[in-house]
Amino acid sequence: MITVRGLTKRYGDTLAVDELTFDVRAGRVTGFLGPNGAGKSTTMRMILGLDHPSRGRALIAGRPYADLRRPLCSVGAMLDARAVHPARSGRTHLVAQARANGIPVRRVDEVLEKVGLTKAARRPAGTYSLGMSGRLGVAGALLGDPPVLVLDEPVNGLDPDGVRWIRRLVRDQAAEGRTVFLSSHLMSEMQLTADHLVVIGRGRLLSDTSMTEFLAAASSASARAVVPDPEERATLVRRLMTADGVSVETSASGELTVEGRTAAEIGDLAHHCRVRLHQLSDVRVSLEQAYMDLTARSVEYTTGGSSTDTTAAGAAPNEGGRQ
Ligand SMILES: Nc1ncnc2c1ncn2[C@@H]1O[C@H](COP(=O)(O)OP(=O)(O)OP(=O)(O)O)[C@@H](O)[C@H]1O
Repeated sequence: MITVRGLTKRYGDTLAVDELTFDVRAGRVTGFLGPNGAGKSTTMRMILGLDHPSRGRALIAGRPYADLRRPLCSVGAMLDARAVHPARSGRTHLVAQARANGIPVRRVDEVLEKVGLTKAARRPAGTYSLGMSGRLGVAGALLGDPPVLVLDEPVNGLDPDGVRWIRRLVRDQAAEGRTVFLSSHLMSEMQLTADHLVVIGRGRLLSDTSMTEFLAAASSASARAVVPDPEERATLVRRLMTADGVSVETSASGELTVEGRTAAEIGDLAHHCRVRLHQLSDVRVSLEQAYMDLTARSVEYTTGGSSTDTTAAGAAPNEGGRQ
C-alpha cells in the first residue's frame, strides 16, 4: 500500500504538487492520470524518495522510502526507461542492481525471461529500442519480487503485442495481491487495465475513485437503437419526443441515438408501441471522454483544440440531424 498525505512540492514559483492525499491499495491496478505537467512524475519521484516534499509525506507500507532496508524488495519502479548506462548490457545493468540489493543473480535471468529480453540480454542497452528499454525497466522493477510496483508510462514505445503484455503483467501482479500504481496517457489502454483511478490536474487531486464509478459519473442516460422499419422508427421518435429532456439523433443508416433515456426505457416504450428493434444498447462514455471532460479546465499545456471534440475522441461523426 502507498499512502500519500498532504503531499506538496514547490519548484520556485511552480507549485508542481499541491496537497495531494490518496491511498494506492493492494490487489488492484490504480491508474494515475493527469494532463502534461499535472505533477504525476513529481508525485512518483517523491513516493520513491527521489525528490523531497516541500510539505506532507508519501509512505510505502507505512514507511518513507529512505527507511526501507532493501528498497528493491519493497517497491519496484520504472520512471525513465532510458536511464541506463548505454554501454552496459541489459544483464550487467540488472546484475549490478541485484548485487546492491542482496538479490541472487539467478533472479536476473528469471526476470529477463519474464520480460522477453533473454536474447538481447548481452547487448549494450544503448542499442535497445524504446520498447526494449521499457522491458528492461520493467525487469528492474520486478527484480526484488516487490509487493509494490510504481510504473511511469510503462507502455511508452511498446508495440501492440508489448502493450498487451504489460496489461497482462500488471493485472497478474495485482491479482497476486500486489499494489500497482501506473501512469499513462493512453486512455483506451488504461480503461482496459486499471480498476481504480487517481486523477490530478495542476498538482491537485481531481478524482480518486473506481473505474466503474468514474465512468458512471460522466455518463448521462443515453442509448442507441436500430429500428428497421421507417414508419415504426418515426412512431418511436414521436413518442420519445413527447417527454421533456429527451433528444433524438437519426443517422443516415436509420440508427437512433437517444439522449435522456436508457436502453431499458426505450425497450419498454418500443414494446408498448409494437415497434420492432434490431439493436438496443446503452451508450457508455469512454474513459478518454470522461477524462477530457474532467480535466478540460486544468490542462497546463494544450494545443488549443476543443477538449470535447467527439470526433477526436474516436466517436463517429453525426451523420444525421438532431431532432
Ligand atoms: N526539477 C524541476 N524543476 C522545476 N520545475 C519542475 C521540475 N520538475 C517538474 N517541474 C514542473 O513541475 C510541474 C509538474 O511536472 P511533472 O513532470 O511532475 O508533470 P507530469 O504530470 O509528470 O507531466 P507529463 O505527463 O508531461 O510527464 C511542471 O510544471 C514541471 O515543469
